[in-house]
Amino acid sequence: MSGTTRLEGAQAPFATSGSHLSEVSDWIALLKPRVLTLVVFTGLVGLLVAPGSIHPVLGLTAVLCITIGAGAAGALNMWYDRDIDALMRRTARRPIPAGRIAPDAALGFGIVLGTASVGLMGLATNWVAAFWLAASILFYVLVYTVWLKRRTCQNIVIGGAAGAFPPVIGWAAVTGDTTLVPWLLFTIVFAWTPPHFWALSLWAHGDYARAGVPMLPVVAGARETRRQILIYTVVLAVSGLLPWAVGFAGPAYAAVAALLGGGFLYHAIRTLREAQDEEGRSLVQDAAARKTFAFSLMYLFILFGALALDRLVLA
Ligand code: HEM
Ligand SMILES: CC(C)=CCC/C(C)=C/CC/C(C)=C/COP(=O)(O)OP(=O)(O)O
Repeated sequence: MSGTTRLEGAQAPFATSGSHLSEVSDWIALLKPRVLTLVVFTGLVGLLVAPGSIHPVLGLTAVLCITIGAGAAGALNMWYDRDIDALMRRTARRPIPAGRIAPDAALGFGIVLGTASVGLMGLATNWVAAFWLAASILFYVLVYTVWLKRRTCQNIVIGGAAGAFPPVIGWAAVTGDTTLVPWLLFTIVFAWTPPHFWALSLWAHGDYARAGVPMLPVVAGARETRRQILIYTVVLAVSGLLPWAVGFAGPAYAAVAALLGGGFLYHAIRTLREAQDEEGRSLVQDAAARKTFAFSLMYLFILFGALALDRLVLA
């Protein structure tokens, strides 16, 4: 399909000369700040629950590096995806497709910030953390954005791993290594990403179809997507209990993880059973899928919050 090639000439030509403030907000928008909140929170929790200690200034610097590095990855993603972003309603007003930031400037911005975040992480904490930060930026940009996103409906399963690295990076910033527990936290975010994104893609698939991006509902249909959401939610509900199963977290965490897992399963089952037509399209504007997406955000926030509380307050 044409989705494997870049679409040329799709950039909207209407450059606007906004105020200084709106220019700044455009550069901030390149970092995908709303998505960053949860990415950075999982990184912060990885740092807080790691054994050992880190000077607060260095800890804050590490979190800042994760923020800037992940933001840089977002900017590079928007630079590469500017052609398809111009075709999707959700993304057409982004600074590059709307003509408010030149593609080359965004590319330079992403490279400079990405390189600076890795360098600063290495100097302020250690080079293991810097290595995983660099790996996650490169993974998001090269493996997800450039390689997989336009080629396979498994794009977010494999490419989504990029968003699962922050707890590993936060942990490594403190300990200088990556043992079993940070990889369990990685596993949780890894299993969380497909239901998070596919729930949203159930109602955003028109955008992806228009842009030729082979997201699961476009390629396999809504019914199969609803099934896959449930399968990954089962994996996620079990993964959420792993920090307790290996003795890293206590019963309070286990109770929260079990409740959250049950809640997510409830939403996934409702999404599967949502009234559909014969193509699997929802007859009620994907109400259950929208709730599943909203629940996914709450799930990760509360689960990681509970782990931090369990380790820092109750342990
Ligand atoms: C390949 C993996 C992922 C894909 C394709 C994806 C896609 C999306 C999309 C399309 C949205 C809709 C709103 C927007 O454009 O901002 C969204 C929202 C969001 N995502 Fe993801 N996501 C992924 C992974 C993650 C990860 C790993 C995190 C954090 C750990 C995350 C956190 C969020 C948050 C917090 C929002 C809500 C933003 C808002 O309030 O607008 N996502 N995601
Ligand atoms: C530490 C580090 C480098 C982390 C990077 C991880 C990161 C930014 C993960 C978020 C993943 C994400 C927003 C995917 C959006 O997919 P998309 O790009 O297809 O979405 P779009 O259609 O909104 O552009």
